[in-house]
Amino acid sequence: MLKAQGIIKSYGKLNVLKGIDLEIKANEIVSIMGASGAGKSTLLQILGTLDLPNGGQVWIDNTEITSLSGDDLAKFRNEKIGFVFQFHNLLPEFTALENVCMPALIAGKQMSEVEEKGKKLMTLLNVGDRFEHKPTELSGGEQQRCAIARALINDPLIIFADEPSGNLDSNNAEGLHNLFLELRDTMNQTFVIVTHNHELAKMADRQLWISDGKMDLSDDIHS
Ligand SMILES: Nc1ncnc2c1ncn2[C@@H]1O[C@H](COP(=O)(O)OP(=O)(O)OP(=O)(O)O)[C@@H](O)[C@H]1O
Repeated sequence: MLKAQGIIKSYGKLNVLKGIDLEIKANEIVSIMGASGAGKSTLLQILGTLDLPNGGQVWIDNTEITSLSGDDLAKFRNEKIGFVFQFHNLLPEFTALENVCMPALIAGKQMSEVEEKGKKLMTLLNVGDRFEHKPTELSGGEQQRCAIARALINDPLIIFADEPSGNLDSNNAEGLHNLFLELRDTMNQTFVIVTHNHELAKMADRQLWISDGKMDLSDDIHS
């Protein structure tokens, strides 16, 4: 599903990623952990086509994404990748349902074509009674579940989540973590999740650690 080879990223003299190799299989939940500043978000942004590495290559579903640009890149990102961030980034002037459907509207669909799917996803994610509410009228957990529905609307190949439960209380965080498992099992979704939350990391199928700009493969020291 995803393969990265020799990813290098520097900001000026700061060498953040020094040659990262990794593979993610379809239908897998992988967590990425590491100390603050280790380069987790930087790696996620590169894997998710939001940033370019200084060296190395990334393939998603056999497309070499680091060679895409312009409209091809925008189309690939919109149709094949879902994102969930710590802060949901819902657009305040639109309703929850419009926000959920936004990636499909950007892809050129009409609201009438995607409305039903948006409602179905929101119902599945337990925000089925919040279609017409604006983001500020939703709780933090509801906002995050809408953001996940939005990430799912285009049936992406893979979802990248950066500290998705970082802004939630422990009950909502646990609910969100169970939701990832449910979406893997019922919708065959694939997730790459950057987190400091050990509970969330532990429920992943695989935990990866970044240390000193490289993948730390010594699993046993982290258990
Ligand atoms: N645009 C940028 N310009 C300069 N330095 C940057 C930039 N983005 C990130 N960095 C630096 O790169 C390093 C890695 O940042 P990154 O956000 O990837 O870390 P992280 O592991 O996600 O950290 P945290 O757990 O604190 O969120 C940090 O030292 C950060 O200050």
